[in-house]
Amino acid sequence: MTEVSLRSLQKLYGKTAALKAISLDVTHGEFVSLLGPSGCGKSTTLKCIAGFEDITDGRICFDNKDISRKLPEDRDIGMVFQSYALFPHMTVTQNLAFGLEMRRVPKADIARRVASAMEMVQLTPYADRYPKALSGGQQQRVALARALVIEPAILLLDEPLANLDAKLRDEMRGFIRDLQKRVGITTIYVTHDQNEAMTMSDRVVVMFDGEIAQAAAPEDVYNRPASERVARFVGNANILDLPVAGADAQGTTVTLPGGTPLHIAPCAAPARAGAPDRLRVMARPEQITLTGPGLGQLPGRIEKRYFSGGHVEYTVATECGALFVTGPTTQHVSEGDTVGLSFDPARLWPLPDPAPERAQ
Ligand SMILES: Nc1ncnc2c1ncn2[C@@H]1O[C@H](COP(=O)(O)OP(=O)(O)OP(=O)(O)O)[C@@H](O)[C@H]1O
Repeated sequence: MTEVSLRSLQKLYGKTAALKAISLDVTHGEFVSLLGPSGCGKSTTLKCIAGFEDITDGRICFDNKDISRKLPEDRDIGMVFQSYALFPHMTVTQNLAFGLEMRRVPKADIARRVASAMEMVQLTPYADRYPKALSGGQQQRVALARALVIEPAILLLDEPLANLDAKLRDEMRGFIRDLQKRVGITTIYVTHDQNEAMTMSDRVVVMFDGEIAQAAAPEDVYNRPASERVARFVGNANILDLPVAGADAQGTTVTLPGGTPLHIAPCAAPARAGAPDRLRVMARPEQITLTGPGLGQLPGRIEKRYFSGGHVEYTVATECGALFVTGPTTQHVSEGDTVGLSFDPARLWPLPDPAPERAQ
């Protein structure tokens, strides 16, 4: 298992700064996802690690050794792309054997390692098929096995599930994660799908505009986002801009319209330079409870109601603006109903001043 360190990694394409001096340590056997909108630099990061792109500045280290100038074939990396990139004129067995033959592995070892990799991705019955006779999910499993059969130190995956339909994507998520845990290989996974990043990763690295906005466990990124932009990118976020009634070492007290105080636990959110008497707090939809009229801490009216299978989604008009709330399907609330909203202050998250982000 190998540790990957990116140290002030910079990549310029002409005048475009695809990566602005990013630093990241991925530990032995860790599964890290790079998550962010299109163009934020996820694929560039992966290509630099793989050696397909030269870096402009900074260093890439594997186990503390600088490999920034090594050729891709000398980096000991397995890579899986969105497009599978299988050899169409080769059978599954031949696709898997190719990398080993290139490395001049003895024939008997090739047969054993190919059989074992095929078993690992449950494709043994398809050994003699050509890629075009396989489903998308099966082809992606061949691509995975082909990356793993060379026993690389690091596995890099670039949106490997993007071409699959929703159900297969769900299955493959679990499959890749289980396989990665079993093999214990250090893995860096690129996706713009926040659910994929959250369900699969030990750590999620959120990127915007060539920079890392937050690198943390999925729960932390979701519940304790480092900024309003992260809060809004990772799931639905209600942002309430509330007046501060007082603050001490135990936290900050804010006031909801109507005067109900909410005590927010202290956090690292800096005081807002422009408006120190207000605090922006985040509440996820499932962290707000719908109650009857006159109950809860904030009155509202149901504007929209969407049944979504396992739960119901509501847009609720309030004095704090339209809030997005989810509730159980057993609750009978209709569009136009007056309701009360109840907040659990322990689950509200204070956000830093959004002004610098908007200025970007
Ligand atoms: N070969 C290139 N030449 C010039 N600019 C490039 C090149 N490759 C990437 N870029 C630019 O670098 C920035 C980062 O691109 P990158 O492909 O890393 O983003 P991404 O987050 O992977 O996006 P996507 O999810 O759309 O693949 C973008 O502004 C992109 O236009």
